[in-house]
Amino acid sequence: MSLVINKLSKQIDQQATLDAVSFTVAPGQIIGVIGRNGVGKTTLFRTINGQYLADSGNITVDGQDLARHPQLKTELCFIDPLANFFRGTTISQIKAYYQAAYPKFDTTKFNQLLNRYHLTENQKLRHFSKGMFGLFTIILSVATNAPYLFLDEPLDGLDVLVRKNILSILIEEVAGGQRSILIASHNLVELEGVIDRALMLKTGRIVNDYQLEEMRSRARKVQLVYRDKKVPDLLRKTGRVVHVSGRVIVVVFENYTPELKARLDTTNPVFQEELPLSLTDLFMANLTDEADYELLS
Ligand SMILES: Nc1ncnc2c1ncn2[C@@H]1O[C@H](COP(=O)(O)OP(=O)(O)OP(=O)(O)O)[C@@H](O)[C@H]1O
Repeated sequence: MSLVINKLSKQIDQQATLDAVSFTVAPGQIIGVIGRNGVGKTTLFRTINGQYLADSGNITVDGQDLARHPQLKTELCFIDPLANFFRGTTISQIKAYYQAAYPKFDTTKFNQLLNRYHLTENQKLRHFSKGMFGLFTIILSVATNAPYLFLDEPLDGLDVLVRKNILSILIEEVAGGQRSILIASHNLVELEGVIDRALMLKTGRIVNDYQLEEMRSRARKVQLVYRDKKVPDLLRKTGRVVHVSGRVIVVVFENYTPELKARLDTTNPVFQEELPLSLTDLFMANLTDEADYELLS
């Protein structure tokens, strides 16, 4: 079972919004799609899910081309946060629509989740707050039983308790090993510990594809303090400087080996400490530019 995105490209207004994006989704994973504002995360979800037509590239589900086998669309679920056509309908009308569209729709699960969050079937979506609408779209996505779920900023606007609940629902959903969830989000702190893999998008391209557990075992964030304010060349050559504050420099090294540590010692830091590496550090190391560092320094 797999979903393969193969060299997907999309131009919008002559701009390459997606540029030959390729990746494979295996079952049982939660994947974070991470990138700065406007890099193309939503466009990627919309193009994979057929809301936008790709200019080139293709998508296969278990080896079959999605464009040639439209029935395979029931294997994917993406509810666009801007889906305004829902607004005038009631929960029960939407349920009927999704039951018809998704043959494996799990009505029991849907009803249980509605009850858990005190939502009732006769409620109209236009009365929902932003957070309630977000919560409802997650319940609906989960209930489709589609193996591949795409959630765009699913935690946006939800209060802390609901966010935690949602994340545990999502973890439960993938635990069976049959489903995968892709989450586009800026909320790196909350994604930490939830996602297994991070796809980092920059100007429409995937620039990093990290298996986080493996990444954490070989990468380190190191804080170094020097006598003067000059950043040694070795740091820039072997790692990504993510913070400079006076004589204190913080660097992310993706391959922190004993040999590299020995080379760092030769730069004579007056203090050196290994710090835990977070998703935010990986974001800073890969998706920020020199100009951003100046702002942060
Ligand atoms: N329908 C559209 N019409 C015009 N431009 C569009 C459209 N959809 C996307 N774009 C442009 O494509 C680029 C990528 O937008 P997209 O919404 O995919 O980014 P994003 O990574 O999801 O951003 P954010 O993190 O801010 O939600 C932006 O420059 C955006 O203006």
